Amino acid sequence: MTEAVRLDAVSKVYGKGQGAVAALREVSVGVPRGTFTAVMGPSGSGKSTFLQCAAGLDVPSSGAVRLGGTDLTGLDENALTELRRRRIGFVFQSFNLISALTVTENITLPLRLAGAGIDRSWLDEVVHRVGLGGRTGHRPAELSGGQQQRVAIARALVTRPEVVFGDEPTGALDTMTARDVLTLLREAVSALGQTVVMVTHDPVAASYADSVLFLADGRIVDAMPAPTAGKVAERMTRLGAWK
Ligand SMILES: Nc1ncnc2c1ncn2[C@@H]1O[C@H](COP(=O)(O)OP(=O)(O)OP(=O)(O)O)[C@@H](O)[C@H]1O
Repeated sequence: MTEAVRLDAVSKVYGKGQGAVAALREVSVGVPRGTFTAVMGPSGSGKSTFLQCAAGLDVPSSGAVRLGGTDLTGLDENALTELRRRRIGFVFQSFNLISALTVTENITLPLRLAGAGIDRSWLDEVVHRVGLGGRTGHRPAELSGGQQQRVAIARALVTRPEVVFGDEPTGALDTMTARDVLTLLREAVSALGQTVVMVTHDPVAASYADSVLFLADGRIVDAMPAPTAGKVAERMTRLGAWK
């Protein structure tokens, strides 16, 4: 199976000298294409740093990140911006929609920023899949939190990115709405072959993934295929996440 994204001996140190913090320590891992991976670990274990480095939003102190066949090491900021626009999708906890734009305008924004044409039938499919068919002219303030996150997911899918990265995408949603959003991400993987990597604190959210990577103190300490919420919660307890 080919890998959508690969990290080799990636380390990230914030600060210098006495105050330096090693947020990632020689992390090596590959994410197979068309899979759903959850990233978990105690607070401060390096999850956000992992996501930022894997997504080209932050530059590792050492080691290499590859997206498909592209080595991100040495790409300048313009090249990284271009790569993120065209080849990566993002879903954040806070939705990050533009309030002045309609649903359709928000969804198609990455295409317009990248100067890419809009494939109407794909846009229609994405809008239909996320269940926003009747809402395309609305603005974010006229939508519920769950609907806003659906717009963000559609925006992430519309460029057919190689990977969609999620940073606590259900963190701001109630339990039922979170389940709908997780089901949607699951379907993007199962039905569309999308690759998804999601940081979460929630064992139930992680149970929607094909596998879970556990980080502790900047290292990957375990990987769990076919996770259940119970098994994930137990592993997190053993990592000392919920003392
Ligand atoms: N910009 C920064 N400057 C200095 N230290 C940082 C910076 N970003 C993160 N860190 C440190 O790096 C370590 C890992 O942080 P990171 O945010 O990746 O952890 P996390 O697992 O996502 O935590 P949480 O679950 O609390 O969000 C922590 O010790 C954190 O304090």
